[in-house]
Amino acid sequence: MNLNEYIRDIVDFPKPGIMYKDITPLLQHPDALKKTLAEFKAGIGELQIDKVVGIESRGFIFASMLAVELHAGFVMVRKANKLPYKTLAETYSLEYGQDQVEIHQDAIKKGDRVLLHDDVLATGGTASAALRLIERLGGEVVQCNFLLELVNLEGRKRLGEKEVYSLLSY
Ligand SMILES: O=P(O)(O)OC[C@H]1O[C@H](OP(=O)(O)OP(=O)(O)O)[C@H](O)[C@@H]1O
Ligand SMILES: Nc1ncnc2[nH]cnc12
Repeated sequence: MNLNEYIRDIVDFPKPGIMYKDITPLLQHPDALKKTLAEFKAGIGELQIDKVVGIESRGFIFASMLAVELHAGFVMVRKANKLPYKTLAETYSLEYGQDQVEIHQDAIKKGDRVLLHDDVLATGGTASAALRLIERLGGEVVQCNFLLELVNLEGRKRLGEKEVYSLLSY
């Protein structure tokens, strides 16, 4: 099974000039879902993980599945003003705009080993903002994984020396 076949290109969404990678066909297909999860697990291997951090909103999908598989906690990084408790915030630029993400102050303990997950790595703005939030709380990000990476946008450069594992590259 080739997971590429379950990613749909949408031209000019959400703005002219953007080729949007739609993951919903993959999510609708049980065998593709199962293979995606298995490939993430293979990439994680024997890494010990305390928390899986997922980025709103598409990042929540596989991050929560992985947390169950890894017997780790699941933590949400959300867009501004969505989290109810005390938060830390970071601003970032997106392929199609600017935004702010937040995390609860008690979501990561000092020394926690963290897997950071999102569906797409594009410019890396979102993931690098999430990485800064985790590190400000004293977490150690041991891997950043993504369903797909838009290689020409060079997002992995913004993640420094962190291990980056993407299942699909475009
Ligand atoms: O690498 P970057 O350039 O920062 O782009 C990647 C981010 O963009 C998309 O999120 P979006 O803001 O579209 O939100 P959604 O998941 O709620 O659809 C995607 O899910 C990543 O979070
Ligand atoms: N081209 C794209 N397709 C889907 N999600 C994205 N997030 C940032 N850029 C994206």
